[in-house]
Amino acid sequence: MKENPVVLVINCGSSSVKFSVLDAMNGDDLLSGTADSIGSDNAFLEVNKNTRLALCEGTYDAALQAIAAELEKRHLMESVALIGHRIAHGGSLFSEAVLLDDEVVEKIREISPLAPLHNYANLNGVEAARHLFPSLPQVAVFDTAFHQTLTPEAYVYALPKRYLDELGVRRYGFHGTSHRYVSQQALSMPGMPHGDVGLIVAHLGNGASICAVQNGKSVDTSMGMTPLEGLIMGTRSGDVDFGALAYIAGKTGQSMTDIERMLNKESGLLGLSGLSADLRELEKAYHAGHEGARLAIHAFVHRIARHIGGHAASLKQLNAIVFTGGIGENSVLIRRLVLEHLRVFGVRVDETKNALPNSHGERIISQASSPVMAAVIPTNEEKMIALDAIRVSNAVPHVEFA
Ligand SMILES: Nc1ncnc2c1ncn2[C@@H]1O[C@H](COP(=O)(O)OP(=O)(O)O)[C@@H](O)[C@H]1O
Ligand SMILES: CC(=O)OP(=O)(O)O
Ligand SMILES: [Mg+2]
Repeated sequence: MKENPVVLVINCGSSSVKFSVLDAMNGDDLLSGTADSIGSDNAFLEVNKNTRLALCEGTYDAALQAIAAELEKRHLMESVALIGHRIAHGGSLFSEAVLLDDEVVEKIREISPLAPLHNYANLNGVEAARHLFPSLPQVAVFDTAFHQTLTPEAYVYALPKRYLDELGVRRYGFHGTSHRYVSQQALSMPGMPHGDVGLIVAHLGNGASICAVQNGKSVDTSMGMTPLEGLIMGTRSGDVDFGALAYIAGKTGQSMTDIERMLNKESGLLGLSGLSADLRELEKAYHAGHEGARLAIHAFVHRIARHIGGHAASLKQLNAIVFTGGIGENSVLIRRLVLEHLRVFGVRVDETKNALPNSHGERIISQASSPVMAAVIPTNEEKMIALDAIRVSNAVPHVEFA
């Protein structure tokens, strides 16, 4: 057993590698950073938001090596006891975190066509880390796992059933690690009833999804077979009538691959505003009266409110609506507009509390008299991944630090 064990958490995206180092005994964040622009000549590693280093090569291996060098500099390398990886899609094969070995890697590869934009990047991170740290236990933690409690009525598409039976075409849901963390934390908020609580979690980041959680279990969620369904996102469209897409393909001669790229990379806030996928920029433009930014923000809010309303119908009762993710935690404007949109539920927002900065941490933003509580809970997917990694491996003593 290592003396001061730490867990290295890796979230490998299509052009970035996010990492965190957490104390395995108490979950404290010791070091974090992002290697960005992977796949280009300008790849760099940013550590603790203050140090920026150019990477000699824009590969996942080079990014992992640079991360290892940063750990070495801080005398943390010897303390790494295990590695936790975020894997977006676990299909129907994985309803729990699992220790990675060759067989598990192969199984993840088999289901990766279900989420090609996320899973192959995740696997690149796994391969680079297994190459660099061959003797350390490594654990895969799946975004989809928390949603394995969905019942068939919530996860089927109304397509000929053979596509479900033969190809596994169904809704899986994502951001499960965030929804799980936030819904657990919500239970200990002051004023939350005990027992069978019904919650809506709105995870609003670059990717965005809603989850209905009843009695600690995911019962409905807005993302589908891939992370494209549901809410409007930074560059993703969310829900669209397939008839509209068939019409566009017919008129423009675009292939399925072209259409899929357009829906994932050129749509959402970026596509509607014609300006940016970044909400900070859109908010500035919104206040300056930019037409595209106003349309994008109003459509974003409308879709969130509509999905919250729909998801509430999957609960036994609605006790609280909880915001999380980069936008959910930081955008006073989006929270205010969404909650105003939800007046049918009688939610009454407290403007002063809603205006508090995210440094206040977990906070209630509704008035005491509001029949439904509204709250902000900063997500911590890394802590959840570290806890899962500790639980399924025997590398360090099991702890409950969440
Ligand atoms: N202070 C802020 N005000 C408004 N939006 C913010 C703020 N800080 C971050 N965001 C937005 O959060 C989004 C990124 O969310 P995040 O959860 O970090 O993304 P990811 O899905 O990549 O983890 C971006 O649209 C960004 O503009
Ligand atoms: C699944 C998903 O949408 O992830 P992200 O928000 O990291 O893009
Ligand atoms: Mg995120």
